[in-house]
Amino acid sequence: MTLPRPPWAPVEGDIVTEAALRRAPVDRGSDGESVIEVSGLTKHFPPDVTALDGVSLTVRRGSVVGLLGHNGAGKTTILRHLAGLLAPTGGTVRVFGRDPLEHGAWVRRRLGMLPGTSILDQRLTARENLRFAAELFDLPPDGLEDRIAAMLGALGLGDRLDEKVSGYSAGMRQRATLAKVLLTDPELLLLDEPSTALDPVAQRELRALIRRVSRDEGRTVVICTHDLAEAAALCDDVVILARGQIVAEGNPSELAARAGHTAVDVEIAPDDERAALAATEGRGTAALEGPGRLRLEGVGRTDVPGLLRDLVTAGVDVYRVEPRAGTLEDLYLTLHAGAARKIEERP
Ligand SMILES: Nc1ncnc2c1ncn2[C@@H]1O[C@H](COP(=O)(O)OP(=O)(O)OP(=O)(O)O)[C@@H](O)[C@H]1O
Repeated sequence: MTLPRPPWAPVEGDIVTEAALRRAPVDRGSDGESVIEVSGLTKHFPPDVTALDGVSLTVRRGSVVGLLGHNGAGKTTILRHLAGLLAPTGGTVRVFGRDPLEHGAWVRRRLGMLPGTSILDQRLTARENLRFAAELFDLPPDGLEDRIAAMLGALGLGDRLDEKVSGYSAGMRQRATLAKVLLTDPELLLLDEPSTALDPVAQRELRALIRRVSRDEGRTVVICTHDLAEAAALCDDVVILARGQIVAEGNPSELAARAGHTAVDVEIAPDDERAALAATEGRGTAALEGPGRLRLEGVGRTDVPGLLRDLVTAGVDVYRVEPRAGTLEDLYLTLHAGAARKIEERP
């Protein structure tokens, strides 16, 4: 079986640049179709670990879905079920409508998984690693060498592709791994903390790349991340897990609004901090965040006029008063605190 020609496959005369990644989108079916359907997924590891406890989720084609949760929440275990690498204790998993355990090879041909651990052979160069992957996946040899160079070039490794990956930095290794994953032109990408070890510039490039391969090329992406800003920037939907259960899911901005977090940031003359604290007494909980920077928790937008009056009356020089919108981080921390309390309350 031959895979469709990848959209970034260089054409004759193409130079190896990022432009090679920006070929016309291929038809990958209509958006809205579900690519992943997980229902009541439960996983016990002997003797007594419940990694997943009744997880249900649907992922639409072409969407980017973030799995968030503390260490050990069950994110990677979900990915491993999707890739057919683990058998559920209970519940069902369907990827492209098929059971990944029964149709492992069929499903894995259509997905690319970036696991938390390295999938590169350290003794080989990046180019050789990709050649090896191409052989394993039986990719057509036609234009393959150009494609390998284009993939590595697009991920910023164009001038290092003939070096052994054992000599790469962690970030370079991560980029080479991503190149290897994308080489097979997967319809579904499972990315386990892809930004780990990447510097801020590389993180930004990675986000742009993920956006491009999903939005422009219709690929579906499931991404495990601890980076809430990344999730908010990148994901159409996020699923927050705690102790193997889904505790919240939805669009990141709707979820952030649901956090119901109300706080007001006030910037004043540092010399007026004492006066400001006295003037705001009884208005929520005040905390100094830095010189002249006061945060009032539990105070909302409608309280701002009264607050401002009190401060000015007390002779405080006010430079800025800003109601703070709820963020995904607020919700995450609230949910996490709730989950921790439940654990503490257990008999
Ligand atoms: N093969 C295994 N055998 C026993 N326990 C396991 C196994 N794999 C995972 N677990 C346990 O299942 C739970 C969920 O692990 P998982 O790796 O899915 O968490 P995670 O959310 O991906 O965490 P992290 O953010 O640290 O990667 C943990 O308690 C983990 O120790």
